[in-house]
Amino acid sequence: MPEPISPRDRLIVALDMATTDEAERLIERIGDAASFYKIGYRLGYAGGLGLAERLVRGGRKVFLDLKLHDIGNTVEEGVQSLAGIGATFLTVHAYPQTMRAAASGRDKAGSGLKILGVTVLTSYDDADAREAGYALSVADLVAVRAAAAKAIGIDGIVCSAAEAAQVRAVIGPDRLIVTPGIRPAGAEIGDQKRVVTPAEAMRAGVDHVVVGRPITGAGDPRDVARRIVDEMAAAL
Ligand SMILES: O=c1ccn([C@@H]2O[C@H](COP(=O)(O)O)[C@@H](O)[C@H]2O)c(=O)[nH]1
Repeated sequence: MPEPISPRDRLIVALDMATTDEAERLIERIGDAASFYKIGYRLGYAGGLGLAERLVRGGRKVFLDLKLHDIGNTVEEGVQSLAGIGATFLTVHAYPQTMRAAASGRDKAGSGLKILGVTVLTSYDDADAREAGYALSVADLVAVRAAAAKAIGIDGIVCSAAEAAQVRAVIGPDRLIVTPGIRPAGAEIGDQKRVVTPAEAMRAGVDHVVVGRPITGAGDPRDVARRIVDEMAAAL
């Protein structure tokens, strides 16, 4: 069975800001209310990989949400380059060829980096999947991709917490489920479509929740982070 995760370590704060200075100021304000930070496109392309190394050196955990997807050789070599940063998680799109290449890069690098397969973005609903050319519903597409991720040996899955129970049945207890699209009750949904509260995510068997704008846009980000952690603790 996997190690128990404390409610605080279950929260991953998305640092979707323009500069590393802004991100560092936010981390300072959040203080010990969170320990795990996600770096995606915006910050990743603006010095975020250097920040990731500094955060790891300072004892924080880092999720590199770079959603790699390319020919196998390029993905494998990209994963090998990223493995040295010391991050905990790295995302790739959950296409079999891409996941195989990422798993191979991880194994060749011999680091503790865990690869997460992004199944279907939480900003997609069934109509968006249809528009993109898929005949399956989002839930079925997530299940197909989760099964492929397990078969290939990927460490975890990114999906909406709305599919977490179904995904858990597919991937078993040892792989991770990480869910963006998390909104505390009453928070603005923005462009997310498959949205779940922190408490519901815990009840559905999610390992980590990713929360960006509800924390980064708050007047008191530390207080919002604390409330989310308390809500998850009460639901576990
Ligand atoms: O399916 C996915 C995969 C990744 N994300 C990322 O998570 C955060 C969510 O931010 P919010 O501000 O809480 O909406 C963001 O960085 C996305 O790139 C996702 O939302 N859905």
